[in-house]
Amino acid sequence: MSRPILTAEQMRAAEAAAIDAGIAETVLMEQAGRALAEAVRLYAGPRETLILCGPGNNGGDGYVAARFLKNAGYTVRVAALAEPTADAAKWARGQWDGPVESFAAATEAPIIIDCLFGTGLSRGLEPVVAERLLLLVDKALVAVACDLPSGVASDDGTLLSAIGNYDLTVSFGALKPAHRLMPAMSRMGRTVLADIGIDPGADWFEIERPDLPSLDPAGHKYSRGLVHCLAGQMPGAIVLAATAAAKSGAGYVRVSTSLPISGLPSSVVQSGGADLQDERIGCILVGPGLGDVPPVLTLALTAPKPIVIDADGIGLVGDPERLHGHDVILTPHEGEFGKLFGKLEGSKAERALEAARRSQSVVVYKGPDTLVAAPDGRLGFAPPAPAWLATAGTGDVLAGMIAAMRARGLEAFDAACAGVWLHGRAAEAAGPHMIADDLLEAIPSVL
Ligand SMILES: NC(=O)C1=CN([C@@H]2O[C@H](COP(=O)(O)OP(=O)(O)OC[C@H]3O[C@@H](n4cnc5c(N)ncnc54)[C@H](O)[C@@H]3O)[C@@H](O)[C@H]2O)[C@H](O)CC1
Ligand SMILES: [K+]
Repeated sequence: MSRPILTAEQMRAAEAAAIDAGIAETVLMEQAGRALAEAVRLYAGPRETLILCGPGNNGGDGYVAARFLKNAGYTVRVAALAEPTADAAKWARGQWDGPVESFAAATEAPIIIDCLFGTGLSRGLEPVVAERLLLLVDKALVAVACDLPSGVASDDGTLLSAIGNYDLTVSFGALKPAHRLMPAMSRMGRTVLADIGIDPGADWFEIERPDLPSLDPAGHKYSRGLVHCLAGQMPGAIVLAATAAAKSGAGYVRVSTSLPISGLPSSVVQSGGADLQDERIGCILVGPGLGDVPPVLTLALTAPKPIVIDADGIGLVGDPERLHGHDVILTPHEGEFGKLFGKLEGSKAERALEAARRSQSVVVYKGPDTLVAAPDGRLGFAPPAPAWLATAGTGDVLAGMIAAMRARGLEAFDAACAGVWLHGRAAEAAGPHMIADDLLEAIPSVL
């Protein structure tokens, strides 16, 4: 089951709905604090623990966790930034029977649990608070964030204050966009989601292992999916993309090229012509190594077929509305995105959805935080992928993987999510010194 992702406002609405359905806010808080304590026991082990409590419900979770950890035999200290202002937090504070130190005087501890601020953070931390928190987190053996590291903007992943690196982040009910958007994503450590009994019902979610169509014993190479690639001026890119499509399980990969291309697997068919009306085609791939050849994109768009437009192909689209009525998956990186869609407002999540709406296409908005957006509002957030993916040709490989998933019968949004997820795992399998060619060899091991 994919982990749901909600903005702070959506989270508050889900919590309010649960409260309307009869689940008291203190029960939600008790569930959250218990889950936080359980995660600390599981991932951090029995060490002296300092819990930093803020004035709101994030702090409330901390008082509840303190009680559970103390009952589990932990040596627990609680330091408060301020007395609780929220009702549920006041209740939780009242349930804590131990002393409460002042945050300003709190001394370091092996385990730090940051319960200062969560989704209610509305501005940067006071500098003196940010500084002290940073010191306590840096000195800790294990730094744990309650819901979010304090200082992170929950909806767009920006850092409103300088924050440290956490080992564990425990979130409740649903992940927040910040858990899967840079730069915040890189500070979370292991991100754990606890069910506290609310129904998130989200259109936004974290992409997880795809459910790939099984092979039909009575099938043949065409039913496994034919990917037709259109080569351009730089053949190396299409070699990576076509090979990736073949390695990703497409039954037949064909490359239209005016000149023979060396380096393609012999199973990939090269042809001089480009009969795109061939009804056996499952997906067309255009763009890798295309160069500035607009007619090739125009040709691709004449075919009534699913199409992946990548790299140079994106630069040739012109007006996103040109893609309306077609079945397109776009795979832009930041620069290609800006060139096609111009300057859009909002978080990366909102920009991805706006682009999908304008182009009426599935948009794979690549980066260290890759998003997959559909015109109907679905938004997939990729789990963290290795930084070593930032090397030439890995985008060509991704385009080929997505085209194969599309040709194998996944609908466009699912095919894009599948390709993105598998691409990240293949990079993990290939290891830190990989180049795009090594990524190809790793694909079969993750399918
Ligand atoms: N609501 C529920 O049923 C549950 C909430 N959970 C936890 O609650 C937090 C969200 O709590 P909230 O009270 O809305 O806000 P915070 O605790 O994040 O912030 C506290 C409070 O602080 C003020 N404030 C905001 N920014 C600053 C700042 N830079 N400096 C000083 N003060 C600031 C503002 O007034 C805030 O209201 C959520 O993250 C969960 O941890 C549980 O999940 C259980 C259910
Ligand atoms: K926090």
